[in-house]
Amino acid sequence: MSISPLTRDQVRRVDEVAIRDYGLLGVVLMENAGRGAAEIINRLAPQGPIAILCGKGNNGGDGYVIARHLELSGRQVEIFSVVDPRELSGDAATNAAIAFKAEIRTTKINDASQINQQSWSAVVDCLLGTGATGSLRGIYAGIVDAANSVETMRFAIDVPTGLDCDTGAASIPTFIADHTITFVASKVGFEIGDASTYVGTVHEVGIGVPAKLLREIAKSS
Ligand SMILES: NC(=O)C1=CN([C@@H]2O[C@H](COP(=O)(O)OP(=O)(O)OC[C@H]3O[C@@H](n4cnc5c(N)ncnc54)[C@H](OP(=O)(O)O)[C@@H]3O)[C@@H](O)[C@H]2O)[C@@H](O)CC1
Ligand SMILES: [K+]
Repeated sequence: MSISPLTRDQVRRVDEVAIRDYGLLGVVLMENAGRGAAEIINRLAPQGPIAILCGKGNNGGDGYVIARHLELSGRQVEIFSVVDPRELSGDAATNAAIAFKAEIRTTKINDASQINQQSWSAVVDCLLGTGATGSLRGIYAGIVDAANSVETMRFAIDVPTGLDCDTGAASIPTFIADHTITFVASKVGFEIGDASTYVGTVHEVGIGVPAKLLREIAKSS
């Protein structure tokens, strides 16, 4: 089911209501999101190693799911995490723990230049999603700069890090994606101003929430 672009509040309400009122588990939604994203990346990314950049929230959690499914598809992956994965919480922690047990190569980023130390066929931005507010803080800006400087195919997960998904305003820097794989529906900010420079081709991935909920959210403002 395809629906019109949503605001940050609307799409976050989809997750919240699906979990609270429908009894879907957050970890199931994350699995659907990450698996759907991995299928698109596997289809589009050239052969070669893939770097997956993970932030400290659930957008980062998606990255651990994506890594697991890409590895299952025969891809070589390496996760780069902004935090020690043991500091994660909730569904992101669950998926990071699975990746750890599965011995998926994971490096904590101490210096953004670590990302540029080898060539990648694709770089996947799971740094920040709909939970991002304001200009990039801490090491995030340096990581986005480093990712933008790599000659590779760039995928943004849910939202390119640095882009405001409601206004389309781009902070400096903002991840410059060739493809944005976004969950539930596109976001209103992707169609405003210069946002298209950052989102590239937009792919929508359903996360398994019921059509009834989507119809209700689409009617709300
Ligand atoms: N069940 C679900 O809900 C599902 C969710 N899904 C996925 O989750 C994503 C939303 O996850 P989320 O809410 O955890 O937020 P997310 O974007 O990862 O960032 C939060 C972290 O960012 C930080 N931070 C914020 N602004 C910042 C800045 N400017 N610069 C630097 N840091 C900044 C902030 O840190 P703090 O400010 O608290 O220190 C906080 O730790 C969504 O986009 C989708 O991908 C899917 O799996 C489907 C199911
Ligand atoms: K992202």
